[in-house]
Amino acid sequence: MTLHLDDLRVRHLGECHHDSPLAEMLAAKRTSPHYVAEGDRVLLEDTVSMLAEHGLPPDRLPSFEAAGPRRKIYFDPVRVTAGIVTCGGLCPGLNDVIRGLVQELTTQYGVERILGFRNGLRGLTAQHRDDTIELTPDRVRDIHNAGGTILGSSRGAQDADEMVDSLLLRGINVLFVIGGDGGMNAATHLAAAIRARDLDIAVIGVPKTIDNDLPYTDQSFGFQSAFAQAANFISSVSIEAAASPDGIGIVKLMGRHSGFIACYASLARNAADIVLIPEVPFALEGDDGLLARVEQHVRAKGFVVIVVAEGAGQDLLAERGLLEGDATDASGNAKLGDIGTLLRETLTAHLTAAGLAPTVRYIDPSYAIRSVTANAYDSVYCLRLAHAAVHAAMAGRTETAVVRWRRRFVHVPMPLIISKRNQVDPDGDLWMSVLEATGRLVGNPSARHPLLVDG
Ligand SMILES: Nc1ncnc2c1ncn2[C@@H]1O[C@H](COP(=O)(O)OP(=O)(O)OP(=O)(O)O)[C@@H](O)[C@H]1O
Ligand SMILES: O=P(O)(O)OC[C@H]1O[C@](O)(CO)[C@@H](O)[C@@H]1O
Ligand SMILES: [Mg+2]
Repeated sequence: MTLHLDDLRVRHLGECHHDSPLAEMLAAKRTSPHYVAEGDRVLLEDTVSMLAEHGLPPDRLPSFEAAGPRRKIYFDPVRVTAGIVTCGGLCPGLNDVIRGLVQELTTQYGVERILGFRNGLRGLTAQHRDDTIELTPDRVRDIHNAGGTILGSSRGAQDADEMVDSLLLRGINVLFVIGGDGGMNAATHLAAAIRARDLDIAVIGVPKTIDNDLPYTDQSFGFQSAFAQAANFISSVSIEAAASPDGIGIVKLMGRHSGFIACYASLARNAADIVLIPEVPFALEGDDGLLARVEQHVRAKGFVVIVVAEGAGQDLLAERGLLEGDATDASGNAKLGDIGTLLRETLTAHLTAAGLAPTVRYIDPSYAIRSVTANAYDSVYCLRLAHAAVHAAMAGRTETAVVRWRRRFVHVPMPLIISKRNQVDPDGDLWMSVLEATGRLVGNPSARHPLLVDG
């Protein structure tokens, strides 16, 4: 889909008439290599060939509105009540974002009332809307020292109009939704319901997901902390595998439809021999199948380390009747089959039949990679996203997500954030790095499972 400038424009609640408390500081600011001034824009694409293809003058090229403080703002801060909600699966840095929002709203803008809705969007239903947490700088001072979210989170559908009623009843003018694709979807519906009732409530999204499966953002916060933790399990399994005769180490990592965690964690340790992700199908049987390749590896090297994303090989599970049909969770996300166990069982059987005596070590760290605190990099990132989110809300932006795009902080219309899934491109440079690191670059790139072609 080709995007045009108009597709990238974000919604405003109206004209900004109030002086920002930050106006004086902003007065002399101009665009530089380190700052994008108010009114300037950040290009969607970044190669000469992609830009040339449009054949447009620079100001007509597809570009995002720069995030950051404005001299004039829409809301009178003393009249603002802000709401914060965290939804979906946990992600390192959720508490950092909550803390950053509260600190920025109070210290920079003087907002006096901030409510945290509990347990995700469930907290915005009629039944739970009164059970909020008053968020103050004191209350959030130390929350970044713990993983998870002090607000709680949940999956499951809610009615958009009922949530709008909750915002009205609790006097919310700006709502910050910290969520993944589902949360951004819900926020988009919520913002549409607000618009349909012509209400003056801003909805700002802060995209989060350890899977890194949201588009139009360089990487989502928490992803780096999650894959760093995942890399530790790869180290453990490779130490175990190397110390055992015919050792097989398997680590299954989260990543429903996108294999970013598996790729980055593997590259972080550079110890994996085989990386399996949802985006690159593979076969078990046959000369080029996984079983034969693992056997070759074990015979040549003595052990093998396999990193598998949980969403990989779901077709193989389906063929074997090991999937629960169309089963989904409360939010409508597909329930996955257990590829790790299938690998452990089929590899053990195959290698034993081939006369080897495999020692199989299988680790499924599961939630252990996403319940950790944010690392220092993610903490900085979360704080800066929180700052951008507060500036966007106070300037009356709505149905808008704040993201980092090509290292700049920008505003992305929410419908765009949910328009597609970010996935590892089998033709992209990340997957090429994985193939290089696992020594499997040579071969037929159109093979069904190029990672298993000998290097
Ligand atoms: N298409 C949708 N329309 C409206 N609401 C949705 C939609 N998809 C999900 N939601 C709601 O958004 C909330 C979060 O969704 P979900 O559980 O899928 O997690 P998420 O935000 O995608 O996070 P993650 O993928 O990182 O776990 C849930 O309450 C869910 O009901
Ligand atoms: O939290 P739940 O419902 O067990 O879902 C786990 C899923 O959530 C994620 O952590 C984020 O979507 C996925 O990686 C994982 O498949
Ligand atoms: Mg999701």
